Amino acid sequence: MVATTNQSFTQSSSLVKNENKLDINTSTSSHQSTIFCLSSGKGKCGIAVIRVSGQACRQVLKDMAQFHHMPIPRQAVLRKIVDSGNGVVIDKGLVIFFPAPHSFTGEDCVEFHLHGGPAVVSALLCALHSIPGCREAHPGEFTKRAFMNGKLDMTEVEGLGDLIHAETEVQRRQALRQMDGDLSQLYQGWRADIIKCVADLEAFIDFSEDQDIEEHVVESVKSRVGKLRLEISRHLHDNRQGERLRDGVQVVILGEPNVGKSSLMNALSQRPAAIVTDVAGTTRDIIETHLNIAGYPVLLSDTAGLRDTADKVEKEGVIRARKRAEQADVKVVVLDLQQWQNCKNNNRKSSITEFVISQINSLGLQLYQASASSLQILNADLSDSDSTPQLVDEEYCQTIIVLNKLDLVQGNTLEDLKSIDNKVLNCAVGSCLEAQSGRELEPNSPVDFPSVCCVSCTTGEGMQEFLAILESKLKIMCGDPLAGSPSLTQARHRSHLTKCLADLEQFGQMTPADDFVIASEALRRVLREIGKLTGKITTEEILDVIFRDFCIGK
Ligand SMILES: Nc1nc2c(c(=O)[nH]1)N(C=O)[C@@H](CNc1ccc(C(=O)N[C@@H](CCC(=O)O)C(=O)O)cc1)CN2
Ligand SMILES: Nc1nc2c(ncn2[C@@H]2O[C@H](COP(=O)(O)OP(=O)(O)OP(=O)(O)O)[C@@H](O)[C@H]2O)c(=O)[nH]1
Repeated sequence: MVATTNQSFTQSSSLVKNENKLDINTSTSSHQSTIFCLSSGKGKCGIAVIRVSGQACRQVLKDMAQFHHMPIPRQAVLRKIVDSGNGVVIDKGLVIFFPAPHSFTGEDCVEFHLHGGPAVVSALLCALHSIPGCREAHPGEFTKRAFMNGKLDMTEVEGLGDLIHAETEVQRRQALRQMDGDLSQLYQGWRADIIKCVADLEAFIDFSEDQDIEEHVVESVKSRVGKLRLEISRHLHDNRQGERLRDGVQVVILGEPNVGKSSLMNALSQRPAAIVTDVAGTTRDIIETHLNIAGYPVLLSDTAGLRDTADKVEKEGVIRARKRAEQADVKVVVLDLQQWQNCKNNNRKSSITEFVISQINSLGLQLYQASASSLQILNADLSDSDSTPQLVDEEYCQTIIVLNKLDLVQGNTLEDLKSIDNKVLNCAVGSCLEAQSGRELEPNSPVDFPSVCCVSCTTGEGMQEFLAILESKLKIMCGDPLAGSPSLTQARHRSHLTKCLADLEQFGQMTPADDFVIASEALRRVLREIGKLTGKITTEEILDVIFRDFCIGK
C-alpha cells in the first residue's frame, strides 16, 4: 500500500502539470499597457478616486506627484498633483502607492484621491493620457487583471460583480460571502478530491497486476466519488435559493377581477403603481415593480383578474396572468371578503374555509407547493454512497391567500371570522390543495401549507401580518446566505456542475469488467468542468461575458 501512496503522489503532480497546459490563466502583465480610470461615481462629489494599474505607475508617481523615491507602500500622502505635460497643478490630493504584487490587481497600482469636481477629474484623466503606455481602462478591466494575476478566481470575481450590483441587504451578504471565496473553496475542495481519485485510479491502472491494490483502491475511489456525487446533488437541488436571491424573487398577485389586487400592489409598493377603479377588469397587462422587502429583492407583478371573458384584450391579459403564475416563486392569491359576507347575508351557509376552498378551486390555479423530491435529498443518508439519489426537478413555490376588504365585513360574519384559528384554516386549505393536486406524498414529507391572512387595503388593517408572512416565504425561497455551505448562485455554475454530476454518475455505474481507462477519463472530464467553473480553464469569450457587466473603474 505504501507503493500505491507514493505512486498516487507522483501521478497527482503530473496530473496537475497536465492540467495546467489547458490553463490560459497564467499570462503575466509585463507587456500590457497601464490602465487608469475614475473608480468613484461620475458627477460632482466630495472625493473622486482615480486608480492606475500597471508598469507606468512609478513614472506616474515621479512625473505627477514629484516622488523622487517611491512613497511608503499603502500609505496615503498629501501631494500637489501636476500635469507633467504643462506643469500645471491639477489639485492637492492624497496619493497611495500599492507596489506589485500586493495590490488589488497584483500589479503596481496608484490611487489619486482628489476633490470630486468634474474639471479636476477630467484634468487628471487628461494628464494620465499623456503619460506613455497609459490608456483608459475598459469596464471590469482592473478586476480582469486581478483574475489574470491569480488574486481572485472566477467565482470570486462573480461575487465581486454581484456585490457591486447588490441592491438589498440579503443579496449583499450572499455576494460578500462569494467574493470572500467560500464558493471557491467548496469547488476547489471538490477538485482536489477528484484529483486524488484520478491519481489513485491511474496508479491502479499502471499497477493492476497487484490484486491487493485493486480491492482497496477501486473500492475507495468509488466510495469517494459516491460521496462527492451526493454533495454536488445537494448543492444543485437547493430549490434555486441562491439564484433566486441573486436574481430576485418573483411574487405574483392573482385573483378574480375587482378583489383588490392592484390595491395590494400599491399598498406594497407605497405608490400608485397600478390603476385602481371599481370597474372589474381594470388591469390587463402585467404591471411590475421592484421592491426590497426585508432585505430580499422582489419582482412584484400585478395581473389581470382571472375570469372567462369575451373581451379580446382582457382575454389576452388573463392568458398572461396564468403564464406569469406558472413562473411565480410566491403566489399571492387575493379573495374578496365582501363576497363571503354576501353569501352569509343571503343565508347561504358557508364557513370561511369552504368559501376559501371554493374560491380557490374556481380560479383554476395550481397552488400545490411541496417539493418532496428536493427535500428528500436533504435527508438522504450521506454514508450510503451507492444509492444514486433519484431527483426530479420540481418547481417549488409558496402561496399566500389574502382575504381582502376586511373593513366591509360586519356583524356576525366578522365574529365568525375572528373566531377561526388561523392554523386550522391554513391546514384545512392546505389539505384541500394537496387533495386537488392528486399527488400522494410520503407521510411526514415536509409540505408548506399556504398561509391565509385577512387585510384591508383601504384601512391598512392586517397589512403588518401579511408582510410578516410574505417575509417568511421569502426567507424560505432564498434561504439564509450566511448559514450552512454556500449556495449556488448562477446558471453558469449550475450548467458546469450538472455536467460534472452526469460524469460522476457514469463513473458510479462502472463495473469491474469495464475499462478503468474510460472511467478515469470521466473523472478527468469532471476536473475540466470544475476548472471551467473556477476559471482555471477559460476562454476570451467567457471572460468577455463575465467582465462585460462590470462597471467602468472596477
Ligand atoms: N481606495 C480603495 N478602496 C477600495 C478598493 C480599492 O482598490 N481602493 N477596493 C478594490 O476593490 C476594495 C478593497 N479591496 C482590496 C483588495 C485587495 C487589496 C490589496 O492591496 N491586496 C493586496 C494586499 C493584501 C493585504 O495586505 O492584506 C494583495 O492581495 O496582495 C486592496 C483593496 C474596496 N475599497
Ligand atoms: N372597502 C374596500 N375596498 C377595497 C379594498 N381593496 C380594494 N378595494 C376596492 O375594490 C375595487 C377594486 O380594486 P382593485 O385594486 O382595482 O382590484 P383588482 O383586483 O386589481 O381589479 P381588476 O383590475 O379588475 O382585476 C376598487 O374600487 C378598490 O377601491 C378594501 O380593502 N376595502
